[in-house]
Amino acid sequence: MAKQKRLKIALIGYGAISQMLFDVFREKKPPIDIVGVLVRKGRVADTQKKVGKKVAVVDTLKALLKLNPDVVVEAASQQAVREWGETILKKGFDFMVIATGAYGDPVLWKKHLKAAEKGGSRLRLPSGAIAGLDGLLAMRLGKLEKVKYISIKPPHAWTGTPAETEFDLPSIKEPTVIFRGKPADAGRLYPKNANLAVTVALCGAGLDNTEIELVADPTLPPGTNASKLEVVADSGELKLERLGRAMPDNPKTGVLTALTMADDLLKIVRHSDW
Ligand SMILES: NC(=O)C1=CN([C@@H]2O[C@H](COP(=O)(O)OP(=O)(O)OC[C@H]3O[C@@H](n4cnc5c(N)ncnc54)[C@H](O)[C@@H]3O)[C@@H](O)[C@H]2O)C=CC1
Ligand SMILES: O=C([O-])CC(=O)C(=O)O
Repeated sequence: MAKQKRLKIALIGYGAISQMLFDVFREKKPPIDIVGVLVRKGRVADTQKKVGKKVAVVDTLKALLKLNPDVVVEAASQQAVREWGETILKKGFDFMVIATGAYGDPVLWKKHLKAAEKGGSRLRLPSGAIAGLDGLLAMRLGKLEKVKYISIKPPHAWTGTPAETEFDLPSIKEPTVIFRGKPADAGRLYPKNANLAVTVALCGAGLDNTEIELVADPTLPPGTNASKLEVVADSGELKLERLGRAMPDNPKTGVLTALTMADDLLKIVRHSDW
């Protein structure tokens, strides 16, 4: 039997998602090696202690790409996607993006698609916290009549966002819509909370025809966030409701985010989709 080649991945960012990717691969032991992590300047020594000697911790993209990974995985920020995506793809490296809110900018989206075409690389886009976007992707092959995404998080998960100036978050007593509008605005104004607004739009009816609501809900079970996706199409209707566990050290991020990324990477090394 041919010996399977191990997949080399390099991470951008060492926060809640990256740490969970380390945990999943440590536990499941797939033929995947995390060969490097790119962190902000000043964080190298501290991160190196946490990840151990086998993983290179670097603070420039150039040093990360020198490790020659098969996939560069962004688990950092929209800023990282904007700053480095084009170079990564143009140089022929596959790029997995989770801060998808950056693609609320159609110019950046087109630039990255073009860079991937030129570089012979692939932009990998996991479902993220919502999970299950294959239904929407299939339905858009027909005619989509309505796509609505609602993201529901506890009031404290909206701290540090524009919702803070309009609402007194700690005193919210019932589910309250803090934003209603277009996906690109949601992704731009709530970069740590509403990437999925753009993901859903780009998987479905587009940036102009997708309805977005962001909700602060104090009645959610502790440590969770939730979402609803409503699709009406000529092929039928889809209603998806999710109640997800939030990362213990980041209430803005659902655990499922990292798990859909891990599963997409595992798909590359397994011999079937499941
Ligand atoms: N599409 C989706 O379903 C979801 C997307 N996200 C997004 O995923 C990203 C990561 O999430 P978490 O791990 O929970 O965040 P986190 O805040 O726990 O960790 C991100 C880490 O990346 C670092 N970072 C940010 N920009 C960087 C840069 N340019 N260079 C090096 N390091 C950088 C930060 O300092 C931080 O340590 C966030 O942008 C978040 O909004 C989060 C949840 C769901
Ligand atoms: O984890 C979630 O519920 C979704 C999220 O933060 C995002 O879309 O950026």
